[in-house]
Amino acid sequence: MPNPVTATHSLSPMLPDLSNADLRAKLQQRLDQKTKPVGSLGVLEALALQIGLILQTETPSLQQPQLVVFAGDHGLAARGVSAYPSDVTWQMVENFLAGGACVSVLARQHGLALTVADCGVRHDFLPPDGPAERAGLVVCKIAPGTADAFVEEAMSAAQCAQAMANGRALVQRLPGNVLLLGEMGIGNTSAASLLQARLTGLDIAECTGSGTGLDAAAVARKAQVLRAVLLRHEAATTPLAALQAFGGFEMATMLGAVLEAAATNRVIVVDGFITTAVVLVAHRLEPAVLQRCVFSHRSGEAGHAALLRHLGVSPLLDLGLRLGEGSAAALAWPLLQSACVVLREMASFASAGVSQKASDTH
Ligand SMILES: Cc1cc2ncn([C@H]3O[C@H](COP(=O)(O)O)[C@@H](O)[C@H]3O)c2cc1C
Ligand SMILES: O=C(O)c1cccnc1
Repeated sequence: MPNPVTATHSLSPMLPDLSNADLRAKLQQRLDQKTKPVGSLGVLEALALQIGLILQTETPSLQQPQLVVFAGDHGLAARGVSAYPSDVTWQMVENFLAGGACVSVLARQHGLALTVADCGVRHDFLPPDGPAERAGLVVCKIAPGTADAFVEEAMSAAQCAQAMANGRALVQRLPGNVLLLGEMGIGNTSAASLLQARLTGLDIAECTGSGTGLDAAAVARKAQVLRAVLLRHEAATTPLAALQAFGGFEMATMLGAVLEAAATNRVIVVDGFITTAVVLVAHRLEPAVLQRCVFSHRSGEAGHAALLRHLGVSPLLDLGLRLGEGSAAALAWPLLQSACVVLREMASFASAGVSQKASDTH
């Protein structure tokens, strides 16, 4: 029988490389002809160029941005690796749906469509005696929480494959050309740290942070637990085996969503530590995924800076945030819009009749 994980996703990369030299040169020329000193918009220019390449146009326009909060519970949370109980996951999902969470208010502020995906929360959001559906909620639950990675694989190969397929199907149904990533799952900084350590080779102590607010002694205990989990799953060395051993259903579903968004040339806005760990897995499967990713911020969570360095990417913001949910992706959103508006709407030296740099006219 084929392994369901490898069966749903070819191990040979399929995603086309975006480095279209012709379009890149055209975009650069367009930026250089805007009425400003060459390069004076700094990172915004690099961002405009990247979005132009992703959307394959000199005049990119971001349409119907979709922020998806992938939610799931973690068996490992029972090992005291988080400062909060697992129940906070479902309670926060209710908070997202009620519009009161940080990501809810930021999404509202910026006009981002917000969807919460129940990928494996230990709670029934659609009980049999209640409504059949709820606005803003997609139920694609694999199981009520993963297994405890301390003793067994967090998920089976079949569960991992199903979650990835769910993520792909979810994105296929979403309109627009931008996907902003968010997540909710008590214990998921542990899963992200484990993936980082296993896939980058960094020591787990350097990948482990305070998550929801553990003190120094508790972070040291968390790192000890995670070290034991790594040992328990010594053989899980491939990206998908590691995801299966350590990941959450929200992370496997997000992985499918990222691969689908990349395959359909959408701009992917990455949030913090957990979403970056998922992108690390995606990058191992499809290196060209990275060209479609905009990294919104450097999280205060220990490990994130090293993870971004490992991927060779620079985030837009560094505000000391360590929340997740997609909050930083939402905060970075206006910068993406500004990058596009500069490309589309700013006058050129020629159109505005502004004199070029003296040396360029001789
Ligand atoms: C009230 C509350 C709201 C949150 N929103 C996001 N997270 C964040 O914290 C969790 C990860 O941290 P750890 O691994 O330490 O459990 C994730 O669910 C993440 O999105 C929250 C956490 C709490 C407590
Ligand atoms: O950076 C993140 O995504 C993060 C950090 C701490 C807790 N939850 C999420």
